Amino acid sequence: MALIELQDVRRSFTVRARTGRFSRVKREVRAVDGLSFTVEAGECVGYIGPNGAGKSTTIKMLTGILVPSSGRLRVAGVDPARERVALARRIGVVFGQRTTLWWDLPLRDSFELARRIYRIPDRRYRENLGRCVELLDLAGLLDTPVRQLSLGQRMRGDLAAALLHDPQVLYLDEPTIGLDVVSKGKVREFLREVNRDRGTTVLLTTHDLTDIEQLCDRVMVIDHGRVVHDGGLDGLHAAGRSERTLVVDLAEARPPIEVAGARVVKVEGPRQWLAFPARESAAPIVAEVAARYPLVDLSVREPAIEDVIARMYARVAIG
Ligand SMILES: Nc1ncnc2c1ncn2[C@@H]1O[C@H](COP(=O)(O)OP(=O)(O)OP(=O)(O)O)[C@@H](O)[C@H]1O
Repeated sequence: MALIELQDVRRSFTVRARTGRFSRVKREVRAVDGLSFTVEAGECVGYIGPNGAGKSTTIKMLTGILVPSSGRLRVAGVDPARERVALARRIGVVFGQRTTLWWDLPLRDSFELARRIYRIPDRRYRENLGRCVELLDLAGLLDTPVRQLSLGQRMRGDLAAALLHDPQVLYLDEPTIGLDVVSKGKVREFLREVNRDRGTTVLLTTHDLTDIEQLCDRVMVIDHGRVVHDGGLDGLHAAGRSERTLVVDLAEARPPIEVAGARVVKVEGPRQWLAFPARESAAPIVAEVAARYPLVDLSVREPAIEDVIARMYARVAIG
């Protein structure tokens, strides 16, 4: 069953640009320009694209904040802009940059407020709260005012608040932004549980490719308000021929090292950067480097989403 459906959805804005000291011209910006896609129940879909691509405009239309200029849009069978109350019961929203929690109140009170707003039956509320508190490690934080929580703790609180009413669809906008590695891991683990075990449909906007890799089987890339890729992450890597980077700290500075399957793209003193295809395993390259050169440290870096998309375009342009 399709939980999110868009058919030729468009949304334009009229902006006034200054052309001289006293003159202005009206210009139409097509933020979303003919989007059509469906997301089936239980999917976890990455929704990515460069700045200004139209991601936020899409999410705002899906949450009923913005009305489309034209086209058809349904979320869990509901027209978002017309049936906002019905929609609110079916969706949960988490913005990494903003909190929906009450700043001066203990975390517990924000949850209690959600219980009343969504009229969550007592038993379901207790069960859902218990599960979120356990999985998100919130037990020791329930009586802490939200303003005293760290970013990672606050994000875990926001996730719990968004899920207490058992929404069918969860929108996540940069849920791991600014978090340290441990907090990112906890958030991702929780989201995996929510998607796989509870069957909650997830639409995830992020600039962190690892979020997508660890959570999504499908990724949609949008640019200039249109879908330019819809498929697996492998397909995206292949389309962009994207590369990961092995950063090696050698015991001493030396000329570029030679390793099968990778090429040195940068050298700085004893540190060298080796690029290799993102789809290949790093293990044989790491093994060969370790066997042939004295090493101090090494790490693997994922390609940035922007790089993957840029390479995808370069390939399309070349043909
Ligand atoms: N309220 C508005 N008035 C005028 N133009 C707008 C408005 N909202 C968005 N736009 C324009 O629509 C286009 C798409 O913006 P949108 O915020 O949806 O992009 P985005 O993909 O979310 O970008 P980012 O990654 O930077 O958040 C941009 O050109 C933006 O300037």
